[in-house]
Parts: sequence; structure tokens; C-alpha cells
Amino acid sequence: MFRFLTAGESHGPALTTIIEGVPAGLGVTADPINLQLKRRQGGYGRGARQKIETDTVEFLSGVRFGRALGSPITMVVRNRDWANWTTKMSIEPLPEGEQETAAINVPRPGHADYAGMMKYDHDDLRNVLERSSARNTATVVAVGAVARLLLAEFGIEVASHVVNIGGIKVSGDNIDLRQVAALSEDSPVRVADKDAEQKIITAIDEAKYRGDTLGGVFEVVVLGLPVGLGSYVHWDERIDGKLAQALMSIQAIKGVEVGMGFGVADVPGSQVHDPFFYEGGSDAHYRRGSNNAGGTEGGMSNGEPLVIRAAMKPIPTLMKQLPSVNLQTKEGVPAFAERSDVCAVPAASVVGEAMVAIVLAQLMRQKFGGDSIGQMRASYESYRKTVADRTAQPVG
Ligand SMILES: Cc1cc2nc3c(=O)[nH]c(=O)nc-3n(C[C@H](O)[C@H](O)[C@H](O)COP(=O)(O)O)c2cc1C
Ligand SMILES: C=C(O[C@@H]1CC(C(=O)O)=C[C@@H](OP(=O)(O)O)[C@H]1O)C(=O)O
Repeated sequence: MFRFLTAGESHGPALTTIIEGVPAGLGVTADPINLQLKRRQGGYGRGARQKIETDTVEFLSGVRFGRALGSPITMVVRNRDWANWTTKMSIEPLPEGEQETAAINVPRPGHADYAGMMKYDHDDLRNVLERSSARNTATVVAVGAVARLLLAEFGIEVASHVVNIGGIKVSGDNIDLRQVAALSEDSPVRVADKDAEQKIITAIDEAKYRGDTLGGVFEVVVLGLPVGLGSYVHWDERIDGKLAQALMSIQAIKGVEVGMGFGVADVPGSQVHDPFFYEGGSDAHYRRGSNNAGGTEGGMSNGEPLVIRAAMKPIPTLMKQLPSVNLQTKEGVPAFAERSDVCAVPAASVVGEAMVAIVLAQLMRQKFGGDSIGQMRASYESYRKTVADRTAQPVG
């Protein structure tokens, strides 16, 4: 079982995570994790906070000489901004006379503020926003980076690119998925299409000027998945359901599509379902005529590339404040606004990769088990051989 918990407030001292179920002997070092943390901090449209933070991970347990011990791995990402928040976010009660009086009680539409204050009986929306903030996605990406190290042992690669920001659609459907993802890596908005890149940058600048924000859609692509992860036998074992839940757990994600997604509703079955072909010879394999299913059928991976998209709503903190209500006086006033991103779709696509990697690592652990990476690999190789034997051309 690969499972994890995260903890930490956005402006508190640090973010922490504990992961359980990383097989002993897996190579785990800070560099590949820090690389993912850096990717998450990037992207055009982010706010001033990213100039303060340089996210890096510190290990507190579970790793020795660069290899997993099989015990829980604890990782910490320190918040550099904490130095500026020691009073407002004081853990100790403040001395008499220095009590924080500036409680914020004007909820921002689109945030956790209102429901969180009602649910936890808070009078200060900071008590909600500190944990509901997407700052927590730094720990998710750190966990995802460990998941990627595991997946890489089995030749599984996870990548992403942005396909739409603020309604500006990015072309690139006809290019190889690996190439699209590689080209997007160098783009400030994570797109391979240079025309769209310029239009998107202009749209983000204009939104910022108007005090507004933008959302969009990103696509995560996974290559090298074995057939048969997940299962059709129970509702909560379906790979597509697990992936959708994982992506929807990211702050501001409002929709998820697998493969052709909502497009399946518009055309007949003959234009949706991916035909089978068989190619014999020494490298015998089943080939599909298309990949509209996006790599899953019947709640299982089908051996084709996984293609999954998520839609992000526009950032809800608007500098051109939306109408709100002071929850104490009931007066109509502008919503609370503080330093914020204008668009974080490129960053969210990196978080999306992490969530997808976590689900796939969980399913790989479930199917191939083992307490060490060697045991897990042996089980995987045996399954691979079974699939290859079932695929080989019949003799005679
Ligand atoms: C990477 C990332 C960065 C974000 N940055 C901000 C931000 O700077 N300001 C903001 O108001 N919301 C930001 N959000 C979105 C909010 O956290 C999110 O809209 C809020 O938690 C409520 O969303 P929900 O209704 O989906 O939970 C960000 C989300 C992500 C994924
Ligand atoms: C800190 C991060 O994102 C934050 C997510 C966020 C929110 O409301 O979700 C609000 C902003 O927080 P702050 O007011 O401190 O700038 C973002 O910067 C991060 O991604 O590292």
C-alpha cells in the first residue's frame, strides 16, 4: 500500500508529509524531488509568493544512503515566508495586549472561507484559508515525485501540457504525445504551440490589468503503463474513478475527462471505440486503431497511453473584488483580497502529474506487492511474461 498524509499551513513554519509503502531499496534522493517542486513553482501568471519561496525537501525519516528503508518516509518543505508571519500565525498565545485583533470575516466567493468558517466555528477566515490554500500542493508534488521514482523503475513516464487558458485553445493534437510534453516544458505557460503561447501570455496580462483571473485545462499523459491496473469488480477499484477523484482533489479543479471525454456524447459508437488489430512476428502485439478511450477500459489500464484532462476554475481571489458580506455586521462589502496568482493552470498541470503518479504508484504496489523493489520487480516481470505469452503468435 502506498499512502500518505500531508500537514501544514500556507504561512506556517513548514509543510510536512509522511509516505508509507515505498518499497525498500528504491533510490530516493532530494534532487529529483526538488526538480518537481521547482516545476510547480513556475508558470506565467503566478504572484509574488513564488519570489519568496524556493521549495526544497528535507528528509526526516525512511531514507538511508539514498535508498528507501521500507519504513515511513517523512519529508518537510519549509515556508520561507514564515519569517514574515510569526505574529499573525503565532503558534503560542500572544502576550496580553498584543492579541491579533484584525480577524477577517468577509468571505471570498469561490474559496473555502464561508463554508469553512461555518463548519469549524471560526470567526477569522485566515483559520480556514491557511490550510485550504493550494500551498499544500507543494507536499502533494513531493509525494508525487517519490511515486515517479517508483514508476520510473518500471519504465512508466508521466508528463503534462496545458491545452486551454481562458478559452484560448492550444493546437497540437496531431503531434506525438511525448513530443508535445517535451516542447511544453520550455514554455512559460506549458504549451507546445507558440502562437497560442503568445495569446495566452497577453490574456493573462490583460486579466491582471483588469484585476481579474483566468482558469483553463491541462492534460496529463502517461506512457509505459502495463495492461490491467485497477479493476472492474468493485466501484472503488476502477482506475478511471481513482484518477478522477485524485485530480478533483486539487484546489480549483472542477472537471475531469478521460480520453475523448465529453466528446463521446456527440458521435456514434463507430467513431468512439478503438478497433483492435494484431501484429504478429517476434515483437507480436495487439494494436488499437485509435486511443479515444484514453488508456482505460472497464476500470482498468488497457496498455495504451493514459490521456486525462482537468479543468481549473479561475483563481477566486480577485483584485477587482467581488461583492461579499461582513459575516459579523451583515453589511454588503467587497470580498477580502490579498496577494494572489492571476493564473495557475501551468502549475496545476504539474500538480496533476503528481496526483496521477500517486494513483498509479498505488495501483502498481497493489498489483505487484513486495516489500523491496527487487521483490516488486520480480512479480512485475512474471506478469509481463504471462501477458507476452498470451500475445505471442500461435505456432503452426
Ligand atoms: C497551483 C495553484 C495555485 C493557486 N493559487 C491561488 C492563489 O494565488 N489565489 C487564490 O485565490 N486561489 C489560488 N488557487 C485556487 C484556490 O486554492 C482554490 O480555488 C480554492 O481552494 C477553492 O477551490 P475549490 O472550490 O476547488 O476547493 C490555486 C490553486 C492551485 C492548484
Ligand atoms: C503559496 C502558494 O500558492 C498560494 C495559493 C493560494 C491559494 O489561495 O490557494 C494563495 C496564494 O498565497 P499567498 O497569499 O501566500 O501568495 C498563493 O501564493 C504556492 O503555490 O506555493
